[in-house]
Amino acid sequence: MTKTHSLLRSILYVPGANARALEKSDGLRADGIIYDLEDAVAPEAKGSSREKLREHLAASQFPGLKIVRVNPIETREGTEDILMARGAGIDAVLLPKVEDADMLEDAARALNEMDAPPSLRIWAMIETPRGIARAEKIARKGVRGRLSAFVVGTNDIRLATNIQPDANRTELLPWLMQIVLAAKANGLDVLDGVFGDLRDAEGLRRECAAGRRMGFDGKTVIHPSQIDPANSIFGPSEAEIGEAEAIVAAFGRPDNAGRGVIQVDGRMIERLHLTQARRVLSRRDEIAARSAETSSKDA
Ligand SMILES: CC(C)(COP(=O)(O)OP(=O)(O)OC[C@H]1O[C@@H](n2cnc3c(N)ncnc32)[C@H](O)[C@@H]1OP(=O)(O)O)[C@@H](O)C(=O)NCCC(=O)NCCSC(=O)C[C@H](O)C(=O)O
Ligand SMILES: [Mg+2]
Repeated sequence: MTKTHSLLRSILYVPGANARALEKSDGLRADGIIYDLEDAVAPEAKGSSREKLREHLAASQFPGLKIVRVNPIETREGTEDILMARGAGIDAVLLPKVEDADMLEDAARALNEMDAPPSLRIWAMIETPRGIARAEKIARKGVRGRLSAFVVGTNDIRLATNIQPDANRTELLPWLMQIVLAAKANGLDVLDGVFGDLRDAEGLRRECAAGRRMGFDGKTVIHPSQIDPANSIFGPSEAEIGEAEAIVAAFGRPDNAGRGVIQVDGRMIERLHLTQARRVLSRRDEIAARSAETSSKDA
């Protein structure tokens, strides 16, 4: 499926039960919002949260991606969530704890039966041992339908496995890389898990930087204060933009016309680097357009 949005630097979870957070989220500079009807909502508040969210989405002016995390679709709450999401003008439905491709097929079938527009994607949370073990198969089969992104759930991974990773997530890295590889092999976007310590700004930056080096497209965040760090680390740096401009300019010179490989600032540069450089500049332009669109109301 063709992607319609490419900015995924920061994707903010907003609990569907929290009216104040919903109201505030409209003015935040996140690239996307996951409106959560699953883990952040207590069982007795599921129905009222869904109704609150329906009203909020009908009036929302948020300019980025809108995603609704639904309850497991085999439950009554999940079916009601999907029905609400289908008519809410959102970009994607996020399915929790996806463990096999059948779960995606069931969700896609439900959306098709509800005549959901083809532009409504499915995102899948990979957050259980089975989900990680089968990530490639889930991605390969899922892209034939509506699947367009994986979202890592590190809290549930910890819960299900008892893994106790260090501050650099050393012990988690093989599983995270397995999810990233499965996504990239199948053209999916992939988002890193949340960083839970709201007081540790340095730790958040370190984890965002590590996630970017690993190939994640962005970070899921839980608080407005985490948006700017994620945006800045997952966006191209000034140095990357400068390098990209130099590469585009060098290939544009008449003496380099038709050459496959050239030297720029002492480095070998091939046409694949030109493709990469154009991508960086297009992201820069998209970020500038996005900033112009969004007012600055972050906490
Ligand atoms: C963690 C929080 C409960 C903290 O909330 P609070 O105590 O209200 O924080 P502050 O007082 O610092 O908030 C300052 C203002 O910002 C607003 N706010 C806070 N969080 C959000 C938010 N997520 N979106 C929008 N606005 C937010 C407050 O309302 C304050 O506003 P104001 O009144 O104007 O001052 C809270 O941050 C929170 O609930 N975060 C999201 C939690 C969540 O959704 N969790 C579930 C997903 S995480 C997960 O489990 C991923 C995966 O499944 C896994 O397994 O890993
Ligand atoms: Mg989870």
